[in-house]
Amino acid sequence: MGNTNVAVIFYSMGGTNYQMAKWAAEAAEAKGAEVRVLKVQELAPESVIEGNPAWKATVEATKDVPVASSEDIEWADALIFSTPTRFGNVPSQMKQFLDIQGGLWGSGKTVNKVVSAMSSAQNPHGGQEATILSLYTSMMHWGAIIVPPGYSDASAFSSGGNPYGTSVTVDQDGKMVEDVEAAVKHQAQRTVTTAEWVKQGNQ
Ligand SMILES: Cc1cc2nc3c(=O)[nH]c(=O)nc-3n(C[C@H](O)[C@H](O)[C@H](O)COP(=O)(O)O)c2cc1C
Repeated sequence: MGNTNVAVIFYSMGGTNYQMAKWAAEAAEAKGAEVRVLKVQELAPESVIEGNPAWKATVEATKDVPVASSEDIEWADALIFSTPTRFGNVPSQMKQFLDIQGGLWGSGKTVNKVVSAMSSAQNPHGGQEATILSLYTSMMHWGAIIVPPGYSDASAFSSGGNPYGTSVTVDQDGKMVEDVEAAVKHQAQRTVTTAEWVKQGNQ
């Protein structure tokens, strides 16, 4: 059995979810996984991004990160998503990425992907769970195997305690309020472990 392949797929306007994706990647690699960190395609008009310094800085910081494709999903045994909350839902950029996978879904290649999701929002109760649940709804249609962190590790309690998927509050300056690094890393490693179980059981 080869390494477990993990695609960490994020959208980020202010850098939070990019950082969470990098923590997840680091933890998955430490578990021996082969990891790809991938962004979803930006859809916002350039003029809008230009007018927002934080957004512009994130675009610049992630310019060398490859854009996720169907091939990445096909390659991956596990998918870890990190996405901001937009009006209590996934951003259109992330939704569009899911919505262009009809062909892959139609050929049965989304079945049995082991998936887990993380989120962020500006308010402690700003819709993080709803965002993660929205993404998980699509994953049910994919026939994916959803791996929530639950309270499977003490890190959940010190990071805000979201059992759906690690989530963080982001203040007015774009800084993370809770320390979620350990929770992100635990979630990523739990996802890798589950993907290993599925892969081994499938041999
Ligand atoms: C259009 C828009 C809608 C948003 N909706 C919410 C919301 O419903 N609840 C909330 O707490 N924060 C909301 N936010 C704040 C973002 O969730 C927050 O900036 C994001 O999680 C930071 O992640 P990032 O740094 O990876 O972009 C919204 C931001 C934008 C731009």
